[in-house]
Amino acid sequence: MLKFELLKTDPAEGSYLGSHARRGTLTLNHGVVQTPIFMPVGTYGTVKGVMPQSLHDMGAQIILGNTFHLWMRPGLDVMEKFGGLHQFEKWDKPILTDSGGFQVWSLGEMRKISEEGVKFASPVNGDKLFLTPEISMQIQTTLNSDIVMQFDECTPYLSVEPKTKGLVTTEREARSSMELSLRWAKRCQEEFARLNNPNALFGIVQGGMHEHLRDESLAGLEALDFPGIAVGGLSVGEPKEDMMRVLKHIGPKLPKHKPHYLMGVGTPEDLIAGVQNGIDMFDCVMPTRNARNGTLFSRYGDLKIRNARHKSDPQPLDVTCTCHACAGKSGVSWADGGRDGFSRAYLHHLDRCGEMLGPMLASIHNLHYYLNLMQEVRDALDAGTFGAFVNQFHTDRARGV
Ligand SMILES: CNc1nc2c(CCNCC3CCCCC3)c3nc(N)[nH]c(=O)c3cc2[nH]1
Ligand SMILES: [Zn+2]
Repeated sequence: MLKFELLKTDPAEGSYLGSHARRGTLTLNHGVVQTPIFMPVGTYGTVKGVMPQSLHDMGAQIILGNTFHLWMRPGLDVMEKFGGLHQFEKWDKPILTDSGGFQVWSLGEMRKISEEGVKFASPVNGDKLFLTPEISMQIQTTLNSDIVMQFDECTPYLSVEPKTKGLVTTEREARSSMELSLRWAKRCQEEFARLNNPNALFGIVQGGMHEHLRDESLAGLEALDFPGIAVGGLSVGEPKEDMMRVLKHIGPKLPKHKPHYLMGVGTPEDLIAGVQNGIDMFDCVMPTRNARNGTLFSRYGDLKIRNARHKSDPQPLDVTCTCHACAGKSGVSWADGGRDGFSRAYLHHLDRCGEMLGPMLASIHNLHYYLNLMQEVRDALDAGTFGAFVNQFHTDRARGV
């Protein structure tokens, strides 16, 4: 089941801001989600290094699960036994699962694509495996995720065909890939219905960096009337200006009364640009992945905790942050008078010693930063001050930490 209610569009819509920002609520089987929203990524049934309770505390409303990895390990027999992913990973709010197409694609060479599906060797034990639109639907039905993504082919930015390998994907290659994903979208919808899955199936717009192919992909998906639409095939190594060009073209054209999900994006600046172009939902591994390699986000810019300048700095990562790392149990930011969190010196020390608490606190902080950023976006849209918010966001981020 899915119900999307569009509460507000940005009053500046169509103005010089060209803002297509929207405020909405998404009602799913496991709960209600306020949009725009950032969705933390849980690859192996866990958001790496973060307890479910911490995710609740920082305001996570929906997280991602990974069809491909969970199918490999622990396998569908275990998932069946638990009645799905919610019971297995003890997450009682909504879950979105990707279809596995992108994950197989990321395996690179070890795969063979045909009309039927994708053949590849398991990265876990080398077994020969076959993933098809139907099998992807069966796996996601077993996982019982609230939002199921269609099995698609994420059109690469650089061609992987033997004769044109490494060159930018041609219009012809992008067209054939987009049309394959459209045929797979229909097969997913038919299998999803046959399985009587009570959740929501999203279609994924492809078309590479070609606006007219993006339009054709969207038209094809609209004809199938999915309850939600995602934009795929971006953040795949293309130059930022290409991503923005495609986003600005297709975002505002997505069906107004359905939720819009931009897959695998992105930096804080990308999220703001996405919201301005009509995107409601985002996922990205950056908050947790960057945390593990010591890059920390803050209102005033990014920070490399390994840098010697933090060696004896008593300040928190971000004085305005209310996460457990910066504001501790008090939850009151330093800017508001709290003095309870961990210092940059301590986090620098943990990083230098390779202590596991380092990436754990950094992950909590980075996820909280992304979730809080979207909370501030929702508040600004509710208040009708989104334009001013965006200006302040960019000014602050340029200040430096
Ligand atoms: C990082 N850039 C990017 N990601 C893309 C993704 C993956 C989005 N994230 C899913 C999570 C990844 C970690 C495990 C849990 C699921 C894409 N997925 C699909 N199906 N199609 C894309 O075109 C597609 C395109 C993408 N571009
Ligand atoms: Zn923090």
